[in-house]
Amino acid sequence: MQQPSPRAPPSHSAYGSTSTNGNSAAGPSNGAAAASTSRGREGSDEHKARPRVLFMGPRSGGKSSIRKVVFERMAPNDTLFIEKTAKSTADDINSFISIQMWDLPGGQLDPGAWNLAFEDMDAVIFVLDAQSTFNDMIRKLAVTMQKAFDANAGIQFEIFLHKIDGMSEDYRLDTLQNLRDRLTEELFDISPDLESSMNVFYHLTSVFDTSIYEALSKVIQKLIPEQAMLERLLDLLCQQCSMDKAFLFDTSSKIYIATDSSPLDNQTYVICSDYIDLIGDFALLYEPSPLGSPFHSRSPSTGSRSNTLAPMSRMDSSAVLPSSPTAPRRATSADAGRLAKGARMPSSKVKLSTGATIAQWGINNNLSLVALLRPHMMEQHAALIDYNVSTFREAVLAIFDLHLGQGEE
Ligand SMILES: Nc1nc2c(ncn2[C@@H]2O[C@H](COP(=O)(O)OP(=O)(O)OP(=O)(O)O)[C@@H](O)[C@H]2O)c(=O)[nH]1
Repeated sequence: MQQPSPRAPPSHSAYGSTSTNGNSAAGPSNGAAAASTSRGREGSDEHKARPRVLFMGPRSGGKSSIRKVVFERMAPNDTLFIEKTAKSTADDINSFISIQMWDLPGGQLDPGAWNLAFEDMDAVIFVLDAQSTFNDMIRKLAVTMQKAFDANAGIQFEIFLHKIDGMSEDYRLDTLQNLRDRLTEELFDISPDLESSMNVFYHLTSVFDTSIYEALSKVIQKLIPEQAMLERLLDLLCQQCSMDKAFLFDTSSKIYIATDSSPLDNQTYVICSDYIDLIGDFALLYEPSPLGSPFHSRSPSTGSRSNTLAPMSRMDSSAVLPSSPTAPRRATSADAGRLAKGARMPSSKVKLSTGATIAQWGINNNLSLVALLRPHMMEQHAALIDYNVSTFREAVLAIFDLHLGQGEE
């Protein structure tokens, strides 16, 4: 692990490529198991430092719709009017995640034809239309996967069985099982070793519900080497503040880059992501934020003067941060500036009919912490919670600073 660099801005991180071994069914990804590949894309070249994701799949599978709904906030119904993609497009998505997306025109499954190299990709997302017959695509898909694997053994394959809205639960699972079996057979036919050495993950998705956000969250989490640390920090925060669930969201896309390790039910995610939407809509009614955040909301009642409050106990975030041979980094002028900002951390909260509270805190311009707190916790321990969140925020910023510091003095 690297030492922090006081010069590095907190909002960009030099992500390395990550991979997990073996096949996996759809399900929570294990960021902790992720390991950096040897490509080592850290360094000052910002372009190279961003995780790169390639969207591929047959014509009209829904690739552009996914990109537009998630990253450009297009209404799902409006995707009906998206024009066919005529050529490969590279999107530099303006969010904390900074994924570069290469959206290949439908039908083309050879990125070489578009001057793209699998070596440069961290993950390939194949989008298949669950409502059409994709059987003839499977052979093509397997051959493309083999090419990609030969070029980059660490590449992640993410298969989105898309447009599952309107299908019964049983039918979805049958279709997914059929796809898995057929693809496994095809890969096995190409080479028996191939299938077992690849990182293949399956997801059921639709732009009409939260499944697409959850699937992309799982994809992105595997590309963030700091994921395990973030999860541990969120665990500590939940424990110290009686939170039932906490998410670290990329504010603009509503992708969560980390959550605590307690089981996640869909309803909780829906409430938390709806809350991000609600805050965003309110923020649009007011002047743009002086911090320039995607949205900036501030509840007068939760002024968040966190570090003036006496702590009951301090969350031990240092236990989670990578150990450093020198003293923990505390007193640079950059830190002072950040702490000053931290004192004005934007936040908001709403009491639900159950008595529980849903609360949101800005971490920086692009990241938000959203948490569900048990009934009456917010009223009784607001100061402690704000203090702990402030400590959490410092730790998150330090984690990403640490990473940016690679290759710098
Ligand atoms: N029912 C349903 N329709 C969807 C979904 N996602 C996209 N679509 C529809 O699928 C059609 C094709 O979507 P596109 O996003 O243009 O597909 P594409 O893969 O980018 O197509 P190309 O431009 O040919 O590469 C549009 O009419 C979308 O409204 C979904 O989750 N469910």
